[in-house]
Amino acid sequence: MDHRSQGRTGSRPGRRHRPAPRPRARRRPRGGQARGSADDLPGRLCGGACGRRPRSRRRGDPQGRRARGPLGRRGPARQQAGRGVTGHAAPGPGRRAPEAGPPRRFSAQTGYAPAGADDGDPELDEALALVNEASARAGSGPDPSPGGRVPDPAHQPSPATDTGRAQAGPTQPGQGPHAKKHHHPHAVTWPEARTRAARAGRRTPRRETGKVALDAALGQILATPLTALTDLPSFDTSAMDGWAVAGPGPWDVRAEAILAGHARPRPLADGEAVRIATGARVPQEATAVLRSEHGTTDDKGGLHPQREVVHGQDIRPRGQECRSGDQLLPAGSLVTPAVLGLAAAAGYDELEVLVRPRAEVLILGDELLTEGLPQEGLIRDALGPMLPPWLRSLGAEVIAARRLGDDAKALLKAVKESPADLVVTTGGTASGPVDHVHPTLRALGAELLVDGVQVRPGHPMLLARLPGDRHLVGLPGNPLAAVSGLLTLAEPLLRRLSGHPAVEPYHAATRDEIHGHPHDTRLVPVVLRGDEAVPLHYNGPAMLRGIAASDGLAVVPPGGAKPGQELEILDLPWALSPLTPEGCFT
Ligand SMILES: Nc1nc2c(c(=O)[nH]1)N[C@H]1C(S)=C(S)[C@@H](COP(=O)(O)OP(=O)(O)OC[C@H]3O[C@@H](n4cnc5c(N)ncnc54)[C@H](O)[C@@H]3O)O[C@H]1N2
Ligand code: MOO
Repeated sequence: MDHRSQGRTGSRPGRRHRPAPRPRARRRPRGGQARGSADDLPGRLCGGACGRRPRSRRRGDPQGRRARGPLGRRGPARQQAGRGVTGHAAPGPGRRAPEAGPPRRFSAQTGYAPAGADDGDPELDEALALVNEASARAGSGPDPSPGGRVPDPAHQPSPATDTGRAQAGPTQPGQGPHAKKHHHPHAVTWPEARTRAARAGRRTPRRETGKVALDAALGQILATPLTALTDLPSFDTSAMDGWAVAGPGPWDVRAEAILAGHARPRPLADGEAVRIATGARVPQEATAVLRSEHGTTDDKGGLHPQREVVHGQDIRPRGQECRSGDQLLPAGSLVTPAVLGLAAAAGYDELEVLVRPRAEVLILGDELLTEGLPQEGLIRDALGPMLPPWLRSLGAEVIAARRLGDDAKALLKAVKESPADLVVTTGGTASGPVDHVHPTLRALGAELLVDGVQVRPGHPMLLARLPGDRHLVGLPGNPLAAVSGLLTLAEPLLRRLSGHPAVEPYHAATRDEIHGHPHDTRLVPVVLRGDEAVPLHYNGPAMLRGIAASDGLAVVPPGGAKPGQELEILDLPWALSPLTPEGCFT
């Protein structure tokens, strides 16, 4: 019997099967941003550059999800039994957190649900406590404030930008007594900034492609379809350990055995059987494989079936999975560990991938130390360690990260001569005496595509097109403002440049009220708890404490958000996949 013909007429899962849509959890996809349906984007796996859609998997499994997130790594909970999020001592109005500088104003617009409203996950509670109040160390008692709310450092009015905001309460864009002009007259809205960044990436000429060895291809994007170089399986294969049999039993068993890796065995004669291992070549004329547990042998070498033998059973016919030349995956697919396995099985030693966009990071600021404790007005550089792996997780190859101080000439030379597709600067975006980014761009004749964004933190961020089809993203120096710039401008740009599919936005309801900026979008670190987003404090522009404990950033529209309001969530690239020293595999 020819099992090939059986294989050919059977189903071809690689071609016909379309995965069932995943259940959606609190998400309102906006068709405009996704590049295709879930079905035709096999690369959607990761929260980073690849644009996976992870949250639907979380429904019903919040524990599993958190176990892999930052909260899950926090070790044994110190939470006392029965204490909820707000069970931790939290400063009430006028009370002062120990390292918080001047006394903070109590914000009634943010904070946490009353004690008891929480369902008491100790790990989450511990992490929330760590990033939501600092008064436990100050020895304050239980929170006497209404609703157990704690002050939010981000809501302290900054002299330059936020005067009066804390008292103003949620305000509609452009309304209310505290409405004021922007410092950046050209600032665009947050969605517009993202659109412009994506468009800039789209307009850049198509990326080069290159062949890379399989073990170097992880996280890259296939430049050409993955086409089978062989039939799979490439020969009729036994699916079980047992006997290959020809015709109806009982059978005479041959003396030899056929193991996986053996050369082509002799054909079977009708009434003959031969011992065979899983993965071994099935001899010609075999009609079935009888599992070892379904047959008995007598002392004359006869084999007797213990149950009915169905024609073709436990034989994987050649070409069952694919025929040589079948398209296994389209161009544009993300190379995941599973894709590496499939490519190897299908005969590949190397893959044709899109060359990653090259990024160079230029860290500005004379005040930065690279080691030791902050001292005498100098501070540690928080962005040098943070940006290169983050950019890698967004699909870039980081070719260099350099500290330039506040040297305008050095900056001009570095930007002019950088071979990178994307230059990322940090600091120097505002209008201080040593803020050299704008003058540098002017000197280079760069085109400012985004010059300020109506978003907090990070509003002075910018995006420019440099001569030679290169781009520059200017991140503000404040570390959380830099993250905001990274996700607002660098992420959409790199996604386009690297060929990763656009992220399909998803939404989660905020558990708590979030104070809004009167005119600007706010990006607020949140942890995801089931289908809810729990906003974290320590979300001020200069703080990384909130984001370091978070799963993502909630996009809070101007005016703020009420409890239960659905907010777009920007995933952090590592939210679902463990990190390696090289970063998330995208
Ligand atoms: N007159 C105005 N002043 C400022 C405005 C404004 O609108 N008008 N905006 C403020 C905002 S908001 C931000 S954000 C910053 C942006 O400033 P720059 O991008 O020019 O950044 P720097 O002044 O160089 O630094 C700001 C801040 O961040 C610290 N920093 C810088 N680099 C690092 C680093 N690698 N690691 C850790 N911390 C860093 C730096 O020491 C400053 O404290 O401008 C405001 N001013
Ligand atoms: O407050 Mo500034 O918005 O960019 O950090």
